[in-house]
Amino acid sequence: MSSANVLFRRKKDYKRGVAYSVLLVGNSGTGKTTFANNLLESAVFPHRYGMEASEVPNNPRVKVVKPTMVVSYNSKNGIPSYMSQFDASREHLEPGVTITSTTMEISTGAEEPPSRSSVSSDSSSFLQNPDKILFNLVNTHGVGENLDNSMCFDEITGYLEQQFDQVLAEETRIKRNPRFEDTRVHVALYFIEPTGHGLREMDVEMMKRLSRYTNVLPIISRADSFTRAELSKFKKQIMNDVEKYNVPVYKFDVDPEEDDLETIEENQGLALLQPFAVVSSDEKNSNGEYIRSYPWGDLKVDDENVSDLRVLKNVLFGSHFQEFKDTTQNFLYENYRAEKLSTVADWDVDSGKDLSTNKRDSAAPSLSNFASLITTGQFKSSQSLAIPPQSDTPSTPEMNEHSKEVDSPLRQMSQSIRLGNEEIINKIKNSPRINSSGSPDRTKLRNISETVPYVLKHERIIAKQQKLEELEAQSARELQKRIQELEKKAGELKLREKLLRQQHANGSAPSLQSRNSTQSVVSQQSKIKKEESTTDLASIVNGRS
Ligand SMILES: Nc1nc2c(ncn2[C@@H]2O[C@H](COP(=O)(O)OP(=O)(O)OP(=O)(O)O)[C@@H](O)[C@H]2O)c(=O)[nH]1
Repeated sequence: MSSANVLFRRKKDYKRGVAYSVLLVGNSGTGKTTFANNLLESAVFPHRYGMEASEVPNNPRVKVVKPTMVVSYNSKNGIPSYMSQFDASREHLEPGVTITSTTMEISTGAEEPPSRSSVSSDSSSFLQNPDKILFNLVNTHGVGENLDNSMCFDEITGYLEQQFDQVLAEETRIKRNPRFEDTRVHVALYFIEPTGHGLREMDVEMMKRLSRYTNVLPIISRADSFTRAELSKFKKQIMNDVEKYNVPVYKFDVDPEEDDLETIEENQGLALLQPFAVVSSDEKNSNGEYIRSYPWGDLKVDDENVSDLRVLKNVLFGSHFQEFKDTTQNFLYENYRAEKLSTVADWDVDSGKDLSTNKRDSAAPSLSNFASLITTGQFKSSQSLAIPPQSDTPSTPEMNEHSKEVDSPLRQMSQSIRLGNEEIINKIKNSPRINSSGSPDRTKLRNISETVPYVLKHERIIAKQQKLEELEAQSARELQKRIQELEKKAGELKLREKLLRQQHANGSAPSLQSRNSTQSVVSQQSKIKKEESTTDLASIVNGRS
């Protein structure tokens, strides 16, 4: 992009607000929602157990432009539903993780309405940057509440990747969408539970995964759980674990050749303070300051002696605002983009073998004509779900066994989708290109612009398909269990029916014989039970000896 274009874009960004996204990740109950409200000095986010939002005055600098919505929801089935209403009081009833997004406009200009005491005390943090920030806060609900949390990891990193994909698809369009919103996440705050025991395996894994897509800052939540000495020890333990397990969290590194003295000092101070330990609260005192009120006294959440909240606020909206944006764009996103485009380049090499004419086949699906195929009905909606190529997609062993036995409607649908998908891939691969004597750069650009959106869509579809297969296997297992239960019940009913028949045959009152037979069945059953329990006990004793 030319420098004039960059300038023009920056100017436009400054006018409508610079997009900035922060993600909050951490186990349920670590205080993410409370922290988010404290960060914005405003009761924007409702709590799972309800919150008297009306009692808390709002920050005049913060305006919600898009209320909290569920952007990706993962039930155990793995079927996401996008952009639905978020109900905080019901979120915990659903399995998996719920990702929500809230967009706010934060005014940072000096001409803004006079701020309240709580805001003015910290307004410097908002002021070093553009007049308006289009702030997107992404929160995660339900992490750590499942027996298997790996699905949460996938869902969260899937969301981050999707935001990169959207920018990549937009960049490779010939005609750009002027209303495109960049929702890439610039910082993830990872909330560590105040256990005092360093990082858990889950923390290490999650932070590693997040750091592929965003700057990760580890945060100690509910820091008021510690004494001064305990907190300092816990911080050290966490940083040791970060080093030990090579967790690529954001480090406040300095470059003595590039950075000025002030920056060096600031970064060195922040590096020593890491991981930031925060205290948050919904309660305010009469001065409008957030406090935690205890029988032995009040604690201000902005007090730097007990909480790093204020420092963190400055890092996020002040000193490192541009740095986080630049690292996301120039390092994380560029790496991701290079990786993705290299897969497309491989496709290009393959299709180079098929060069036969000088004219491009305009029927090769770009995202725009892909969309028009759907709207004109030439491309059936079910076909928009593609199927993974067999070699790429891991499937569970049970799934394979099951698929041999049952050709379910889901599987049939899968197969038809797979055929449709492969057909399109072949179309792209085989579409004739202009030969190298034409305008190679232009041709390549056009090819990429047509192929990239499709590749991205294809990959997302593969993931969806995989989840559908998992769902199918799960339902098959549940069905099998249910059949066994029903068979057992049927056996019991048959036995009871037999006894009743015998009673009936011997007259209305149970005869001696039938009573005897009932007794014998009962005694036989109890004998079996006795034998079973004896065997069990014996086996336990034997096992022990
Ligand atoms: N002691 C203490 N309690 C806190 C702190 N921050 C939040 N809490 C309390 O912790 C509880 C959970 O806080 P939330 O903000 O709802 O936690 P969350 O991480 O958003 O929870 P989910 O929405 O379930 O993911 C609430 O009762 C808060 O008042 C803190 O710094 N110290």
